[in-house]
Amino acid sequence: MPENQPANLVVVDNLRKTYGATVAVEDVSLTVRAGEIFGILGPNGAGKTTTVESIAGLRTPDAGTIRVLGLDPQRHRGEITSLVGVQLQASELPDRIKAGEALELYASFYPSPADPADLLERLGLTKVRNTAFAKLSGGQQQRLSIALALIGNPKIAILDELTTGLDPQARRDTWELVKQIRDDGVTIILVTHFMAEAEYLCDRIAIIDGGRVVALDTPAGLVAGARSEQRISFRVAGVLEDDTILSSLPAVHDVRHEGDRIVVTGNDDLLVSVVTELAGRGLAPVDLHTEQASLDDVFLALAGRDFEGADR
Ligand SMILES: Nc1ncnc2c1ncn2[C@@H]1O[C@H](COP(=O)(O)OP(=O)(O)OP(=O)(O)O)[C@@H](O)[C@H]1O
Repeated sequence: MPENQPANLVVVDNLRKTYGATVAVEDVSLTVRAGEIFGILGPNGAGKTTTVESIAGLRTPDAGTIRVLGLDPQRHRGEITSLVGVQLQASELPDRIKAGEALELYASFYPSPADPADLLERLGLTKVRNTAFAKLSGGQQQRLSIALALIGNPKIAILDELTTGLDPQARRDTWELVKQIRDDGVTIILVTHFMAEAEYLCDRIAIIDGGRVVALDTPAGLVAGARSEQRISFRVAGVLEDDTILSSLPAVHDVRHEGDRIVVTGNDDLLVSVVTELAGRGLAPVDLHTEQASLDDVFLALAGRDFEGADR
């Protein structure tokens, strides 16, 4: 990190933004640290895009303050455009523009752009540089939109729903690319409504719901805070005649049957205590799974509804 670069590249305090009667962002505060992949996760309509567009200076807040490397994005639009690269939505590029031309064109807008040929190479687009945008595959279009976010040599790249519509392999490839970009020194703000994407990629995540930050932590911190319960599931070789054998154990909170499997939840001692009890009765758990809490559980705990159900 250069000496004059602050540890917090982006500081948002009490951001509020309305569109007529619609409150898009009610009250959002967050900081993005230099060198991290910062996730903004939330269901459709939560206010994610409005938040990042405000950081990029593309929206005028109704209230609150935003500082990007100490600058107000509204008052320093020129500098912010160079400092913050924003991934274009695919629909914003003309169908017939060639991949290489698009990069050359966007490079011409910046005072010290990256070399378009280098970027094409890094993003695996060299062989399609003369291919029209509309003829590129979904993954190639997405990589081009990432290249366009990076062409101005920004300090911060905002990537919004970058893997929507991609097949699993292209999504994985894009994830690796995002990590490389971070490793090259670009701080990344990643907007997503995919839990798995946020969990895999992000150093820290702000979960936004209804225009507010409802949680902000590392993925592991969010998960640890959400559920202290353990869950195991297994089949029994032999006959478990009575559930109370398990439900009466102090470590066990709940025993359920799902098909031929038994699902038991309880505290930290759950696994040892259930296995020991079964073994004492000559029963062996088979095909035993221990289940980790996920970001879905975090959202459920915070919002009282599940994440997919929250999507409109
Ligand atoms: N330009 C606009 N004019 C009017 N309403 C808007 C505008 N942009 C966003 N909204 C509304 O503001 C709310 C928040 O939208 P925003 O796009 O910020 O959310 P989001 O979390 O990014 O959702 P999505 O994933 O669907 O883009 C939504 O109700 C949306 O309909």
